[in-house]
Amino acid sequence: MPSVFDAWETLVTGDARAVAGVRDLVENSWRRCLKTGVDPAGREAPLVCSEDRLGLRRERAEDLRGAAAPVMGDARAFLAETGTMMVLADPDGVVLDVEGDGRTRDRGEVIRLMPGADWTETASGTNAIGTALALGAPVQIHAVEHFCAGIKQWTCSAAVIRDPVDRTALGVLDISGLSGAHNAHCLALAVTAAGRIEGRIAKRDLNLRARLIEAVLSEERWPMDRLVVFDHRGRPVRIGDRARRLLKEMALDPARTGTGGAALPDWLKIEAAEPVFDAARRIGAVCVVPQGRPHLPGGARARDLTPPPICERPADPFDEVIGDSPPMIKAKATARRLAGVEVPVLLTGPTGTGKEVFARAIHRASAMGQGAFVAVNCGALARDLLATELFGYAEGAFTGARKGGMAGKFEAAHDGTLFLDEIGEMPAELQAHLLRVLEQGAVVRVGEAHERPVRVRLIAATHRDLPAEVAAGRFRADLYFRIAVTAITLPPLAERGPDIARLACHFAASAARRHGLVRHPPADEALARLATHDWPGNVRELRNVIEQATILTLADRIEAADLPATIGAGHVLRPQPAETAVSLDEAEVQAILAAATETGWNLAATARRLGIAKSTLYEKLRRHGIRRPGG
Ligand SMILES: Nc1ncnc2c1ncn2[C@@H]1O[C@H](COP(=O)(O)OP(=O)(O)OP(=O)(O)O)[C@@H](O)[C@H]1O
Repeated sequence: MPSVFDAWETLVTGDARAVAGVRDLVENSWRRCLKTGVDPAGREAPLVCSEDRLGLRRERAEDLRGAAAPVMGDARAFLAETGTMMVLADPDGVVLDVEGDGRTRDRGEVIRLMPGADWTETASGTNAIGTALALGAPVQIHAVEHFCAGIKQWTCSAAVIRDPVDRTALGVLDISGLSGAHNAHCLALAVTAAGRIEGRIAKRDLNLRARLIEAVLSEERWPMDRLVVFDHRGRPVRIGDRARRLLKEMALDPARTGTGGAALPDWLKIEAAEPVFDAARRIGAVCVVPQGRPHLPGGARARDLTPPPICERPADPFDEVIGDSPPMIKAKATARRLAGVEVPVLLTGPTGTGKEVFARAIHRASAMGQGAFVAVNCGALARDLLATELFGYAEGAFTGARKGGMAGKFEAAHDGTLFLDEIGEMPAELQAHLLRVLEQGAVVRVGEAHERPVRVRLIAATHRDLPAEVAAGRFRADLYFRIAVTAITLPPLAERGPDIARLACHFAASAARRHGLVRHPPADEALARLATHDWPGNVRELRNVIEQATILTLADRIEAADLPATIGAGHVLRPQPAETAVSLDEAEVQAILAAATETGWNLAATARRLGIAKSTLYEKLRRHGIRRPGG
């Protein structure tokens, strides 16, 4: 009976006869290798990733690596004892990480069983990683069963790691060793380890999904019933009732949204959806199903639909920006003027002061208002990802690049507005790239040479002091002058006096509406306490406090006792007996007078004690006509 080696020789020397004594799965794999022209004399896998590219791949496989790391760590003792190594590869068969016996890993490097190498069948012939991916099943490949001559001393076992929900391949876990070291348990261990990794991914996904839904529910500008929420892998996880009905009427299958089906309208594809962040991490995305288009025009395909507006348009886009304290009146007036001229706008101000709210209002009030509003958080993505996100990439720009390449956000915002949040965090090389795009009005995708014209209105935002960043050499002066043609500075919430109560009433009403609760406006005493808080997290913090209190309160309105103890702590007004309850303005006057008396009318100390800026205190003194006794 011929040996497996004889059979391999028969096949690779061009004898088409059936080979005897070889497992079917191996023979089939060899035939695939011959067909795709794999070199049977090959001695090693090709290295397909430079350090940079490997970094990018690892980032893209962050979830997989995070889930695999502890499992691979647990196997360390077994691997050392048995003289084997464990290999984690991505779904393209490229090795991301290795763990295990040092000497085996050194020997592995000789055949390039190491990070950055491509172990698909088409690159490296029959092998456990590539063949498991090709078959979609766990596989052990013994010594001479490998297709390439240089690998025939190894025995490898691998299992595919799958997405817990849709079972697509997320990667491969492999255990390899020189044939003498490898034993029958390795395949069982590979299957168990892959299962444990899947379990960890499932747990993490559930957690992320809960955070995603929480983040989406707390965002009030989205019409929940027409919303499709995608998770971080682009799968729809929540579809509003009306969205479901509208999609059905458009003959679109809700279950296929976000997965990039060619027949989907562009606005329903994951690339066009608006990202949702949690602590700077993109945890999902949403898109709004347009209404008023119950049927596709006769014969038209779904993709012919035009993009929907992100939400209903109020008559005046600035009506959505709540606040008429003097600094807000000024900021809104400037924004309104700038909306009518096509110049870049820079929005500055501490976090949570409403920079994005202003950016959206400027966009809607502008000539580009019918176009897309595309927001990118420059601080939330690593350098390489930010480059491809903004400028797009060409087909083949890197291994794993999508077929046909991908348009970046600049192209997505064509004839609309691109909102670059946290622009101060943009790395220096990208600043140069951005400047070129702005100057030439054209974008060049990463890995491509030709320009694609884009007409985009740029609005940038930062909480940093950009002139200081320029002086420190961290931000390019030429880019600064280009984007800061006109700037609007949003003041901290604590300096907006009466806006605090207005915003609180607005957030309380909208939270009650969204949660289906009946609530009256917050009690005066609660508003007074809110007015004396510092609000380091600004409007966002206020919104969260009100949202929480609206849900938690047992009464039909938010009372002071429903607020967290930290709100207004230290500056709390003395509680008023019910019969002498005061209005918000009176309470403010009382608080100012009390603090001023306690500090002997030292206004800096009074402002500190009240937790407001000195300029706000002056404004309040003027507004209430308060003067120092005898002054
Ligand atoms: N004037 C306002 N009227 C109504 N809602 C507001 C206003 N300002 C802020 N908000 C709400 O507060 C939250 C934070 O606002 P936004 O994201 O625009 O702040 P930001 O300054 O862009 O924050 P960051 O710098 O952290 O990105 C949002 O939910 C927004 O809807």
